[in-house]
Amino acid sequence: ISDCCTLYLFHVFFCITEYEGYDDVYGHSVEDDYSISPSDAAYVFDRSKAQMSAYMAGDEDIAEEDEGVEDGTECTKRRDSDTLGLQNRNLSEIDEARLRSCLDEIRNVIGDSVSEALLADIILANDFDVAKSLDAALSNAASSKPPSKIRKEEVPLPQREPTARPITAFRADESTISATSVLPVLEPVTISGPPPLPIKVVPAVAKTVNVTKGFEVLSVKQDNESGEGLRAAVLTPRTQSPISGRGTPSGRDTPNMGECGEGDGVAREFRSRPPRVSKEEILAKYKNERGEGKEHLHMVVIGHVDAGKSTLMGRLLLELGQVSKKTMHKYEQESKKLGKQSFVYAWILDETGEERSRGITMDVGQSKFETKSKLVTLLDAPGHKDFIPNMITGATQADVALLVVDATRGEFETGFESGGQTREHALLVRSLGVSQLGVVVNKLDTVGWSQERFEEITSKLSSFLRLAGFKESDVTFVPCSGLTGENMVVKSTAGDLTSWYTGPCLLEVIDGFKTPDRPITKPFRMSVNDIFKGMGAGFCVSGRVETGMVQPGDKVLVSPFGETAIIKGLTVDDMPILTAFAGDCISATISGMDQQNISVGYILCDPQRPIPITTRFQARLVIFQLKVPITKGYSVVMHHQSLVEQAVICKLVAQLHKSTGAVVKAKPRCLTGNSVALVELEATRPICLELYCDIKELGRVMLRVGGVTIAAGLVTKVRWKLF
Ligand SMILES: Nc1nc2c(ncn2[C@@H]2O[C@H](COP(=O)(O)OP(=O)(O)OP(=O)(O)O)[C@@H](O)[C@H]2O)c(=O)[nH]1
Repeated sequence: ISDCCTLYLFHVFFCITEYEGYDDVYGHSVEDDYSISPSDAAYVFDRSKAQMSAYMAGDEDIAEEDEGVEDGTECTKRRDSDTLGLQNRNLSEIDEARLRSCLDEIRNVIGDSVSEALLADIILANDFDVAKSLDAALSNAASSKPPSKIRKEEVPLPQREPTARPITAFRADESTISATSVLPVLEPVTISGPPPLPIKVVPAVAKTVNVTKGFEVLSVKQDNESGEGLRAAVLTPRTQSPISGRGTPSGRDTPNMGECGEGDGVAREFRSRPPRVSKEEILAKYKNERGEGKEHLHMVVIGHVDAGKSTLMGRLLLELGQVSKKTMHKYEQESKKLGKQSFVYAWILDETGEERSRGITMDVGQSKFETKSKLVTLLDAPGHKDFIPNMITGATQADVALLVVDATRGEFETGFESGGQTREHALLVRSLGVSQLGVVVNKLDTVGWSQERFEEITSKLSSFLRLAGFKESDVTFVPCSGLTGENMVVKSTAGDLTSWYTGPCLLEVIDGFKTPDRPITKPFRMSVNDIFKGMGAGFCVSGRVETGMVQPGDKVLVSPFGETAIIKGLTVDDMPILTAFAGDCISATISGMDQQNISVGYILCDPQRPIPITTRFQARLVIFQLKVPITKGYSVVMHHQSLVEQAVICKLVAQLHKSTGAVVKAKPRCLTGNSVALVELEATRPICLELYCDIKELGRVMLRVGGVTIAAGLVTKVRWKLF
């Protein structure tokens, strides 16, 4: 079955927790079937070059498992005829094939919210007409009770048990803060059963996995009581194994999983050192420096190529007075000369010559504007599938997202169907932790501001987004036209729209987003998005402060390289700041280390409480559509924040029940699409990761193969790698 279960899985997974020749055509700049770009091609796995040693070396406990495999058919993706009731339908072979094909198409859109047999009835009643059947199926799905609600009522929360092992004081002293309130301190816990997701009470027959919320630590010999042995080990790398990051060969010295825990005391003591600045001081500082101002929000704008994202945002900036008349006049003249007048507003954000001449966004465009209560940093992501890695970089910095869809007949459908970026972008931002979404039904001018079209689109998207893990209350639909500026900054007065729409305009939707909690009292972590030469001494790195705070003069550990550096200065939008807090996207001037030793994807962290470094970790994956089932040795491109690293799935720990999280099969031979599983991954080079339960922002990974996202995962165990 195609994506069918994918959406449902997402729902479950997140419950708790172009080119020339188109100048005159509005809404088109790209041929959708454009082949893979060189950048994506670089990510495509080449088996001949893969680091198979990760699981061939024989020093890991990766013995083949026969258990439960009868004839190998478990890996064959085949729809069970019984669920379709084919025996009773008397279909010819051709009709049966048509039925299956229609089913796949429809599943691509609605997921598995409607049963196979009912879908088959609908398709046959509509004489294999996919569009009609889809509408009928969507009505059916919409009228049925949303799975989230069903689960909410039926599924008790995971049972927390008393701590079986001591947990790091690091967890005990963490807390998060919103602009207005301080959240309660998290209690250290060890839980039985898969941790962060909706966990139903496990049936008597089901096995459970014990997952410890806390860091797993390698065996390590402590030099002295203060844990200097470990610190020395972490801080003085390069002696044994090169580090993840560009230009360094791979190295392996990962000890066996079984050795975890021996050095726990050392690591705990080490990680749990009291912060230099107390929690109270941090909170007071935050209140003092940020208390008065507007809340700051980072908003990424996503959607299928040519949905009108840059035009919409360019127009918004213009209407808000962020672009001078002189600049706009210049853009009008220049775009006209190039025959690209329809892209004039997009030029406000698409600043490079190549983006403007091709009429597509390639890198994330950035700008700022204010609403009544918020200061918004706008991140305009590229829509073309070739630039998904850039889109991911933009999305990792975002608190909320605007999903833009093209209402033009046929265009919405192209973006929404399998292979379109509407779906992939929505799934990606959700798996990166974005939970609030504004959906802009754009270009409604092309369909005469049709209410019917608006409702058709919102109904299809609502079902999809709900199943993708967005709560209905966190999604707002707004009809707009970026080109005409209708219903953007002020409520529309156009009769065609006001006759049926009384909701908020786009600016009100943005103003209504809630500012997420800022984990400012957790240990400092900042992921590096860019490195560049600054004005004075040293060099600059830019990125988002994920947790904690940092100030000029602070020493930071550059991980996984392991060198310490000094923060000389901090800026936000070229303006110097005294302190950077979690949630800020900053540039930091750094001295005390060689620029060559830092790469995009590295993490700057608190040297007293460093981020775990590892090559091997365990993750709980939601697996999307797959062409080839995952087996041991399956090679993937892993995205973690801005890091892109080759990795191998080296152990299939268990296949989990999609809803309950209970183990349905331990050590499966393979994993098919649309499933949930616990796996171990081995990165080619050491990387920095956090457990999802400790620091969500750094505990998520995304796996891609051949330019397609195949899975999203939460880190459940990390093996510290020592150097
Ligand atoms: N009729 C109409 N055309 C629009 C509207 N918004 C954008 N367009 C046209 O759609 C085309 C693509 O617009 P862009 O803003 O470049 O689209 P995009 O989503 O930013 O494209 P990428 O970033 O490359 O994915 C341009 O020709 C715009 O003029 C609209 O509201 N109505």
